[in-house]
Amino acid sequence: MTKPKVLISDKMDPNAARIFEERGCDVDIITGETPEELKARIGEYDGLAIRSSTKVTRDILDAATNLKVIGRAGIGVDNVDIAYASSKGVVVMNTPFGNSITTAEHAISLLLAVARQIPQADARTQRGEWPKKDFMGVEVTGKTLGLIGAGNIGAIVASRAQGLRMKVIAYDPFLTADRAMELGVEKVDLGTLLKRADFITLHTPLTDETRNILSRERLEAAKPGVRIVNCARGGLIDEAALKDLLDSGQIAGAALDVFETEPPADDHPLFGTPGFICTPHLGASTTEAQVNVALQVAEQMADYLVNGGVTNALNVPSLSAEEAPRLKPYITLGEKLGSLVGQLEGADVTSLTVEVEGAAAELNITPIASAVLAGLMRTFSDTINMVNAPILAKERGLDVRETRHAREGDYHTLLRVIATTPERRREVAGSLFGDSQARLVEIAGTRIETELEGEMIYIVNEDAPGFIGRLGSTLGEAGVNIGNFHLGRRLPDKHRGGDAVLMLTLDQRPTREVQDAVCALDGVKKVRALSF
Ligand SMILES: NC(=O)C1=CN([C@@H]2O[C@H](COP(=O)(O)OP(=O)(O)OC[C@H]3O[C@@H](n4cnc5c(N)ncnc54)[C@H](O)[C@@H]3O)[C@@H](O)[C@H]2O)C=CC1
Ligand SMILES: O=C(O)C(=O)COP(=O)(O)O
Repeated sequence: MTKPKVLISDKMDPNAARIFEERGCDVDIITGETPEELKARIGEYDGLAIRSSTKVTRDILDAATNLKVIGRAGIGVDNVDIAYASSKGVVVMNTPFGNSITTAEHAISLLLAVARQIPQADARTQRGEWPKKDFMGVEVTGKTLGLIGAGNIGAIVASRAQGLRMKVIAYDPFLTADRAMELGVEKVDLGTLLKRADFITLHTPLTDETRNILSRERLEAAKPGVRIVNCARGGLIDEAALKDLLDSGQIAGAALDVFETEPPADDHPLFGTPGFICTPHLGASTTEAQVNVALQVAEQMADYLVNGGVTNALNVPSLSAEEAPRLKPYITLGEKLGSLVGQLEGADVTSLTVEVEGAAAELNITPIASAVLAGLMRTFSDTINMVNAPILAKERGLDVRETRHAREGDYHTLLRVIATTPERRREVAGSLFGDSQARLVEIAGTRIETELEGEMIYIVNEDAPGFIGRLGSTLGEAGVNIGNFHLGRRLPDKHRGGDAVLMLTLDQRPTREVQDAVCALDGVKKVRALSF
C-alpha cells in the first residue's frame, strides 16, 4: 500500500511531523505559500494539516483531487469551507480542547491588561517616561463579567474570573440551566448582558449567527465604561463602531487578539486609539497548547488515513480506532450491496433501509449505512464517498433508515439492504464469511452465495432444462469465459419450473451484444452486467 501523503501548511509544533511519520504517513512541511502555490500543490496530498493561516476555499478544494482529510491544529474552522469539503467527501477535524486553557488564560491576561492599561504604561515607561499619573485603572474584584459564548473556553474563563472574585453572567442560547448552575454563572439574554456587564469577553465561533454579534447598535447599548475582550474571532465585533465608541469614551477599553482581516492593515483605525490594546492572534500560542494540538491533529489524521478511525470530525460521525477495524469488512460489504442495488435500479431509488442482524447489530450502524449509500450513489456519480453520500442523499430527497435486529437468523451476521423505486422494492442481503469476506447471500428473494467481485452478470430466467447449456454456449461463442457460477431458485417457489437466478463471474465485461444475445435466449427475463 502506498503511504498516505500529508502537507503541513501552517507553522506547527514539530511533534506533528514526527507523529505522521511514526504512523506511516509521508509528510511535507511547506508554510507561507500563496493560495495559487497551495492550489498547484494540493492535488498530491491525502491530508492537509493547518492552523488559522491557510484558507481552505472552494478553489483549493477543487484542486485537491486526492484530499481525504483536513486537520485543524486548533479549534476555529471558519477558515475552511466545511460545506464544500463535505460535498467533496473530505473529512474536516479539529482539536476541540487542546488550546482552550491557553486561550482562556490569554483572555484573562487581556482582561487584566485592559483594566490596568499595562501595554500602554509599559511602552511609555520603556521610552524613558514615568507616566504614573496618566494610568488610573479599575479593579476587577466585584465587577460583572459578561461572557458571550459559554462553551469550553467560556467555561474556563468563567472559573478563572470567579477566582478573581468577579460575578459572571453569560449569554449563550445553547447553555442549559443545569450547566449554568454547574459553572456558577447566571444565564441572561444579550440585552441584559450588555446592560449589566463591566467587562465583556467573547467566546463563540464565527458563524452566520454570530457575525457582528457586537454590532454598532449593541455596542451603543452596552453599559457606559465597559471594557471588551475578543479572543475568539474577528468579525464578531463591528471594528469601526468600536473605534468611534472608544474615541467618545463610552467604551473605556478594548483588547483584541483577533481582527476581521488578519493581519490588519498597518493603518488600522483602531491602532493608537485610547484604551485599545491588541495581540497578533496569540490566543493559542503557548508551548503547551501547541504541543497538544500538534500531537492530537497528527494522531487523528493518521488514524483516519491509515485505519479509517474518525475522531473530532465536524462533518461525519465519530468512529473510534478500535471500532474502525471491526467495521471495515461491513463497510466493504455495505459498499458492494449498495453498488449492486445501484447497478440494478439506477438513480430511481427513493428510499433505502439498511438492516443489520446478529453480530452486525452490535456495531455502529451509521457508517455502514453511509457505505451502502456511497456504493449506491457511486453508480451514478464518481465523486461520492461515505462523507458526502449522506449529504447528497438528503439533497436528493432519498430517505434512509437504519434497523437493527439482535436475533441471529441463518447467518451469524447479516446486512440487508431494501431499496424502493417508484416501480418496485429491491432487497439484497450479504454476510461475512470467516468474519471478513463479504458475500452476497440473497437477491431477488433467492438464496445465492457469491462474492461480488470483478465483472459479473445477473440473469433471471424461467427455470427450464437446457438453459445453462445454451447460456454457456452463447458466452463461449462470444469468447467470454465464466470464472464462477452461482445459481438459485427464487423463493418461495422452490419447485421446478419457477424462476432461476444466476450470478456469474466473468473474465471480462460482457459487451452490449453479448448481453443482448443472452437476453434473446428462451425464457430469459432479465440480464444485467455488473462491475465491482
Ligand atoms: N484567539 C485564538 O487563538 C483562539 C480562538 N478560538 C476561538 O474561540 C471560539 C470558541 O472556542 P470554544 O469555547 O472551544 O468553542 P465551543 O464550541 O466549546 O463554545 C462555543 C460556544 O458558543 C456558543 N454559541 C454559539 N452560537 C452562539 C450565539 N449566537 N450566541 C452566543 N453563544 C453562541 C455555543 O453554544 C458554545 O457554547 C472558537 O470557535 C474559536 O473561534 C479558539 C482557540 C484559540
Ligand atoms: O484554535 C483556534 O481557533 C485559534 O484561533 C488558534 O489559531 P492559531 O492556530 O494560533 O492560528
